[in-house]
Amino acid sequence: MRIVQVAAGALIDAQGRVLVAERPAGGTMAGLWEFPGGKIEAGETPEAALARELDEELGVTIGSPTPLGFVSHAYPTFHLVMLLFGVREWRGEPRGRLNQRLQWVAACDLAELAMPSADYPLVPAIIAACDARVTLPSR
Ligand SMILES: Nc1nc2c([nH]c(=O)n2[C@@H]2O[C@H](COP(=O)(O)OP(=O)(O)OP(=O)(O)O)[C@@H](O)[C@H]2O)c(=O)[nH]1
Ligand SMILES: [Mg+2]
Repeated sequence: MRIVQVAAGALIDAQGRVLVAERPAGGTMAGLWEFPGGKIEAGETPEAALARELDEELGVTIGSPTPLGFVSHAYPTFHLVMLLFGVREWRGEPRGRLNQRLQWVAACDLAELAMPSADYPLVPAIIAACDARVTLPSR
């Protein structure tokens, strides 16, 4: 079974909304709303992969990402291991650089979106992160 390792990011804005991107028509899982990100390359850290993918897909330069959770999910043709990071700081206005549609969604509405099936288990952690009033000090 092919194992695909992905780093993805939930951009969280000041209103506790999360950015999702539509997968393009014609490709795998077309029309579903996903967290921007992509495959981790050989020798690349998850954080570096995330920063590269969010630049390529959204045109933003991210600050330090926070781990939110992961999924290990069996799709029919591959096994996905996806690390999801919360991103609260970035430079640039996110835009769909690959012509993908973007939308900001209240965290509590995420589960109503049509998403890849691997993504749903991550929703509670995202809601918790969006609700969090406490910011941990950096060490
Ligand atoms: N970025 C991202 N990928 C996800 C999510 N959920 C999910 O199952 N995936 C899967 O993880 C893989 C992401 O890698 P990718 O972004 O490089 O994939 P892709 O299909 O766009 O590119 P590819 O044509 O190179 O396979 C895809 O197989 C995608 O279907 C998600 O929320 N965000
Ligand atoms: Mg991608």
